[in-house]
Amino acid sequence: MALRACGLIIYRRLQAGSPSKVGDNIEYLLLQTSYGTHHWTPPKGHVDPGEDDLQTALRETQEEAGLDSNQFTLIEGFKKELQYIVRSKPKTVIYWLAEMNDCNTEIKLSDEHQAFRWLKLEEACKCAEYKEMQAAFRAVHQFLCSKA
Ligand SMILES: Nc1nc2c(ncn2[C@@H]2O[C@H](COP(=O)(O)OP(=O)(O)OP(=O)(O)OP(=O)(O)OC[C@H]3O[C@@H](n4cnc5c(=O)[nH]c(N)nc54)[C@H](O)[C@@H]3O)[C@@H](O)[C@H]2O)c(=O)[nH]1
Repeated sequence: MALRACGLIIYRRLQAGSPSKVGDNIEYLLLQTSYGTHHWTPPKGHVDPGEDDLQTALRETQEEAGLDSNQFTLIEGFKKELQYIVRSKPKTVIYWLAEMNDCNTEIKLSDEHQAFRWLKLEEACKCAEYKEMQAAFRAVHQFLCSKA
């Protein structure tokens, strides 16, 4: 059976100064795994039995980044599905989009991650490394800039 995981692409808008370009004040949250190749992804994880996809995304965000749903706002109109192969099996990852209500909110990692970063689009794409995740970040950024 295909693997399935869900998560949130979380961003914050920096308030200081006025950005030279639309979207330049946006930073995305990435977490680095403490296992395997120490890759970076937004908070996400496997769907537990009886859970719906959005519940999984919210639970994983709480567990992996220490963020409760009252600390961010889900952004309507964006949902992105990624597909890639993990250990010879297809994996689907569904991301929703959320904006931090306060850009200074503390991130609290679990044992599954060893570091976090808030990164602008190009840095986030470099850090995320995989083309599927890079395409998701670019799609989010375009979506946010088109609403600005
Ligand atoms: N000790 C150990 N333990 C592990 C390991 N592995 C897992 N655990 C355990 O599992 C639990 C995590 O459970 P959840 O939190 O519920 O789920 P997820 O978050 O879904 O879990 P993953 O981290 O497995 O998921 P992915 O991010 O999808 O990485 C899987 C592979 O795909 C690559 N990859 C990532 N993104 C992309 C992409 O966009 N495109 C492409 N092409 N490839 C991509 C990536 O480089 C990697 O090689 C942990 O607690 C551990 O106990 C491991 O290697 N060693």
